[in-house]
Amino acid sequence: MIEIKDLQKVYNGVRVVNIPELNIRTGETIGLIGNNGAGKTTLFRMMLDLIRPDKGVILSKEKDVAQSNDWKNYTTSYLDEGFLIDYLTPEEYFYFTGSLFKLSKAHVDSELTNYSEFFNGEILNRGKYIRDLSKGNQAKVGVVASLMPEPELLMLDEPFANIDPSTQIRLKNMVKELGTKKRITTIISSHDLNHVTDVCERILLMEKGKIIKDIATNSNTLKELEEYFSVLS
Ligand SMILES: Nc1ncnc2c1ncn2[C@@H]1O[C@H](COP(=O)(O)OP(=O)(O)OP(=O)(O)O)[C@@H](O)[C@H]1O
Repeated sequence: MIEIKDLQKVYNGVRVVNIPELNIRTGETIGLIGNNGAGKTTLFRMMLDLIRPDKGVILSKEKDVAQSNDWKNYTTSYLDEGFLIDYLTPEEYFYFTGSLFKLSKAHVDSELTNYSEFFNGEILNRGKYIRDLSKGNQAKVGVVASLMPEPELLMLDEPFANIDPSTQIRLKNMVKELGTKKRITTIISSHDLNHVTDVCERILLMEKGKIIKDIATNSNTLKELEEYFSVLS
């Protein structure tokens, strides 16, 4: 589904992303990990054509994301609260993002009933604007808005950050279900090695812009990654 070829992004003379080749197959659940500054968000931003590479290309279903708009019809993402429209209420935001995928208001209302545990009574029917929600609740709004349309490609940047442990577990189950039942191609960045090895079938480890490990998750992966990060510390 995604092909990356000779991708490079340079800031202040430093190559912060440098990926000669990467293929992500349809239906894969990818965990993107790496220490602060490794290049994960920069890679996401290029995949979403929010910034342009200095070199190379990202193809989504064989079309360059910087040249074609087709990917926007089947891709959703949540990178950070800057993606939200914070003068809207959560409901208004869900209706708006749903409408981009041609989901009716009635459909969105019915889908939202599936998320009542996840929202824990703090998001819907509170008459609050998104700007007045806590950081964790803002993240929940962004994540649910990206899950609801059941896209073909889902990208989440650190979705477990800022949310409480119960919600993290619920989110893991939601993502697993989407991956197994719907075969949605999912890319999740996270600093939580436990979560990412639990949810993702393939792990990409970034360091200084490069993908230095590409692992099919197995029972040893968590240990292997913990050892890798402990040596660095
Ligand atoms: N707009 C920018 N201008 C200059 N440097 C930038 C810019 N955006 C990112 N960088 C640099 O690129 C590198 C990679 O940053 P990026 O945010 O992609 O890392 P990350 O892996 O997502 O880190 P984190 O885990 O901290 O979120 C960092 O050194 C960062 O300072």
